[in-house]
Amino acid sequence: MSYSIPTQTGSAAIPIVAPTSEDTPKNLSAKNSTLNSKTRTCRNLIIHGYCKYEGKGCEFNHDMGKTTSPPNSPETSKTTKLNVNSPVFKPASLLSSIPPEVVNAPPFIPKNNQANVIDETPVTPTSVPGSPRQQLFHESNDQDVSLYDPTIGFYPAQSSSSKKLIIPSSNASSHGLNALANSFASLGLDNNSYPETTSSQMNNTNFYSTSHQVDPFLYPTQQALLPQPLQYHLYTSPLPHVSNLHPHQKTIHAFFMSDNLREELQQKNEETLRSINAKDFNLPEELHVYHSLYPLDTRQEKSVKIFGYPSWVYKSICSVDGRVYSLRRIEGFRLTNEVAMSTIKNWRKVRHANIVSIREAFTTKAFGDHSLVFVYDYHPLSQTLFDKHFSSMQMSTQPHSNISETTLWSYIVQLASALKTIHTSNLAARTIEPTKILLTSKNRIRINCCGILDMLNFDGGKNIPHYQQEDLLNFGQLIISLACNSLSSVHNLPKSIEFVSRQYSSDLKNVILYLLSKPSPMKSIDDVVTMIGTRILSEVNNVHHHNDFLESELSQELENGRLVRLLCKFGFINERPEFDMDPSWSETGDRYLIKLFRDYVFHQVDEQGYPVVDMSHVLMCLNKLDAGVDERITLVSRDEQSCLIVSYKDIKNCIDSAFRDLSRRK
Ligand SMILES: Nc1ncnc2c1ncn2[C@@H]1O[C@H](COP(=O)(O)OP(=O)(O)OP(=O)(O)O)[C@@H](O)[C@H]1O
Repeated sequence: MSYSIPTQTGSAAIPIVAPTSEDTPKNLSAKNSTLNSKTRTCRNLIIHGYCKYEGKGCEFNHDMGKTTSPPNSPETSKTTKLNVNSPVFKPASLLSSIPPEVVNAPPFIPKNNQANVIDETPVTPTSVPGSPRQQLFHESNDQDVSLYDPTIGFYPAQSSSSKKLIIPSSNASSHGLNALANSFASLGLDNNSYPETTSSQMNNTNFYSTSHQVDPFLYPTQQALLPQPLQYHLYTSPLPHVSNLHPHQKTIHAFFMSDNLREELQQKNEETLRSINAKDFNLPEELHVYHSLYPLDTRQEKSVKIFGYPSWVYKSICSVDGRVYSLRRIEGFRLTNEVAMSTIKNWRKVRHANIVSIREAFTTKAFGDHSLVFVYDYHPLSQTLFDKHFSSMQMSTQPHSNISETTLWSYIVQLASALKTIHTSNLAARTIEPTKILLTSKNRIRINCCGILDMLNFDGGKNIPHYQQEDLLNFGQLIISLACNSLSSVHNLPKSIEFVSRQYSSDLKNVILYLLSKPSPMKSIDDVVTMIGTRILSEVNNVHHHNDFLESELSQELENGRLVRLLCKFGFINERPEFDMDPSWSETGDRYLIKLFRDYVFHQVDEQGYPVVDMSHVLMCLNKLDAGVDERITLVSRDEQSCLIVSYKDIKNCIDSAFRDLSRRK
């Protein structure tokens, strides 16, 4: 834990002073010769509330409202409990009685924290709780802007040489971003992604900077309430010398899902749970049946290229089913034709693994304008294909990295499959465009925003065949842009095709040429599916492999679920003396055996008396117990007076019967 010490002099605050040897009666009496000790209030009294040398040599004044008894005196023990009659705490009156010497005493700095003291500018007195001015966060230096990455949230700039708190500028847009960043910071979720952020920074209350700050130094017990950064890597990877194990030996990793998968799932869960204070962003607190809006698109500049209107995306919770959805708001759109709403009905029937499913659409004035809102399934931590492959950051970090042919084929197969379903349903996607295709996990894509243009430009569906041809053209343009790693490749097709034929297989070039060919009634997604048949087979194969992988990971966790259930039973049974009005319930019969077994599993000590902390021993015992094997073990009581030889099967029966006892209704 690190914290700052206010350095201003003349402060009204009472600096806390470390008790020193000067407080001994001997030294105190020495000082009495120079100061009029009789009139000075005893410092121990001010700091600790009592003086243990009162009446034993301490000559300072102890007459301060007569609350000077030591805590363990009978008098204190009578009054330590607060009740309604307790006097109201009035710090002001206490302060007024503090002599200047005490006020100016040096502040107490715990030794082991001195190195971590952060130079923080105190919060200005003008900041009101919850006001933007109070939303503070760390920066590495005055010039740096704090970093914000939409995929992982806010993280402080990584230089730690001079940590300062800064007040965000009053600029509206930066306030919005800072408030968002701040809310992420308050979650403290970024420790793992950025290990440079030290735990001391993490625990600094200002790092969390909520409007209800609690100083853990003043309120140590409150610290547990502060959100702690999630540690993804709870287990280290196996060391090289333990990887050549015998077939019957296992490392701890063999019992849990892989770290990467666990981390990915945990990050998605965190992302799903993130929230902000809607008021800070001028967002409605409720929108139809949705609440807890959280902005997903952090791009400040709004493009109207796709829909003709600016659009905004929010994560939100539905109060009807409690699930999280993605809301896309079309700003400033006034629905004039109610029949247009019916287009959503057809889209709601489309269910495909590569299409973001739409749930409903509604109009609202909650944003202070006429907006149309579309509700889609939410896919945490998703990225658009544009962000993944064409964003300026991506281009600058990987200037020459061409997308692999395998990935391209995977995209082609997924898009072709989605378009086949859409076109067969007599609909057109109309959003085959890099910013409207989401990458929801590795190489897994979904067409987003389906149905929006059908409603915005409602034409009764008479132009569907035309839009379907456009889908195929856009499909070809997307693939060639990805292959050439440039969005402008569509403006110079001969050169781009030449590049593709040099870099990729002729199959790929042929598909692109077909998709980019002139629209005609004969051109259809069915032909594309026929052309890519063999690639579909390998994609199916890959999907099955991945499925096998996930299934085996799941089966490992499945075992853990079984063990957790066992541990829960243990927890219910052990240390329950009051059950059945029998104080010896857990000390006799079956329960005593279970208690000894608990000691055998968890509380063993080695020859030196040190605890044996061996997870594999625990897992082995619990697995044998769950299976109820006949193997016998020796259970010894803690006083070593009794010794029982029992099989796992016996113990399992005991646990079952004790648990039945407990769960049986009276
Ligand atoms: N259904 C969804 N589930 C989860 N996140 C989504 C969903 N739809 C969009 N997003 C998130 O919102 C971000 C912005 O989406 P959007 O379609 O506005 O892209 P954009 O690049 O900002 O396009 P535009 O310039 O048209 O606004 C995406 O990067 C994605 O992270």
